[in-house]
Amino acid sequence: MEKLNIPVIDFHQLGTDKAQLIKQITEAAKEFGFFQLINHGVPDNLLHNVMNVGKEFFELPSEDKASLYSEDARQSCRLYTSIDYVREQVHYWRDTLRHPCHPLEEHIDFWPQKPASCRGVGSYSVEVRKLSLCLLDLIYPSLTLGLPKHSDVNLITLLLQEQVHGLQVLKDEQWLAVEPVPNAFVVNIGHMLQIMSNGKLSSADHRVVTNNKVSRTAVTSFKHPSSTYHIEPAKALVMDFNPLYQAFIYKDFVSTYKTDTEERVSPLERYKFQT
Ligand SMILES: O=C(O)CCC(=O)C(=O)O
Ligand SMILES: [Fe+2]
Repeated sequence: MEKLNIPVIDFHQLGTDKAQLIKQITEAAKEFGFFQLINHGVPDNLLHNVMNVGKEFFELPSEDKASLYSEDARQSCRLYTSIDYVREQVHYWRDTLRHPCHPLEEHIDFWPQKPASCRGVGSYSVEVRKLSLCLLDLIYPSLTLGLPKHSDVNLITLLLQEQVHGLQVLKDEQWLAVEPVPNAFVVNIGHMLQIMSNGKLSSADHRVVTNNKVSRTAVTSFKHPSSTYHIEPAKALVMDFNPLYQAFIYKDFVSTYKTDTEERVSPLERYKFQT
């Protein structure tokens, strides 16, 4: 069979010629969709250890492996043969140990007891994950976010930014880049003003994307109400008063805001009156 010489890329260039490294990775990814990475920084001892764990596991006596055998694809850590042994017409000659590692605390209790060296797989997976994120950042920087989608919780935010793009605002379900204007403040309405104005003003979702050429610094000043402040739609600001949001104490909102934003649900939803 003819040999395919997929490009071999030296990751060491990250510290010496990053632009050249990005060029090589992008070209290889376009032309072959594959490349080999050397000098990637994952220590040799971790590479040898994980390889040995694999070999030692499959050399264990069957009775040690039997408890991990499962045809249930939902089981996190499992041993299985071929792809779908029960249903498939043709079996492939392959045994697989599926061994999820991230987040560690969710999976480590399901890892095999033997071989004991399995525990060392954790450090390998941390390093490989770091390397994958770094590669993604080089290949497609806007896939890595500096700050994920959110709206500010406070009243109003004044943001001073350099002439470096990164801030994006969600408008009509489209992400729009904010063009930096020298010495201008980017002023952003927070959730509290949306609520106090009974929805007349909007606290827009925004995010920050990274780029691989220059770093970006922004100075963000948040104007918060005091933590015990009672917030509600303001009668004086709203004509035809028909409040859309329930009243609350600011610090209570802040704690639900944190969990809701992490879970990517709108922090305003739980305070809306059901209509
Ligand atoms: O860095 C930026 O431009 C925005 C930061 C931001 O949105 C925030 O800190 O809430
Ligand atoms: Fe923000």
